[in-house]
Amino acid sequence: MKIVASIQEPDMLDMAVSAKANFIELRLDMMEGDLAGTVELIRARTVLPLIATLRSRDEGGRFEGTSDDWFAIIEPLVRHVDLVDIETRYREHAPKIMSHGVQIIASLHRPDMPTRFELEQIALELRLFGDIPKIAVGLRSQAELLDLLAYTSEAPKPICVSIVGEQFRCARALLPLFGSELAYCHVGTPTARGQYHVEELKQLLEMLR
Ligand SMILES: O=C1C[C@@](O)(C(=O)O)C[C@@H](O)[C@@H]1O
Repeated sequence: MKIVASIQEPDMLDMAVSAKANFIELRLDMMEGDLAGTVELIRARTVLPLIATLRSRDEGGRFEGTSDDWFAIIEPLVRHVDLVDIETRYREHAPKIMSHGVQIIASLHRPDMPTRFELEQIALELRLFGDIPKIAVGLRSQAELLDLLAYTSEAPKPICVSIVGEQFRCARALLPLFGSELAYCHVGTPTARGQYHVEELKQLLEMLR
């Protein structure tokens, strides 16, 4: 299991490194300016694996361009990162991105809790174009939380399962214990509601294990 420090400003890199995150996610949809140049500079400052994420507005981010716009932003910086997060809507570009030798996190975010069958179908679809499927869902009851934990425990690995929103944020500490490969955290400014700080999650996992 890897703890990912999700950052939206290059200045947060040092805090991510000192918090001893395993991976660093660069939320490119929250950054300004020459993104390829920024990512190249970040690459030169850390050996930690870097995840490039350009999150669409529909799935909780700020990017509003077309699929081709997405590729035009990502392609010039792929050589500086280790993994690229690709939403289903951008899947057409996955083979070209993968040809650069990076791993693909194939992601889907939705505000509700799918059925077990739907979760299995979503994961199968994500595995068609990515190395690690990532499914983030919205929970509305303890029963749905238990269903998500059971699904995560029984799903083929690797898989990343997370939640959307503040409700049932304890799931962020439990899902890694049930087999989720990546746990997304912040190092001062959350990139999504409900995130724990890297150090908080480390302490929680230490106590819960
Ligand atoms: O998909 C995810 C998970 C996330 O949305 C979260 O809820 O922690 C944070 C995003 O930066 C990341 O790409």
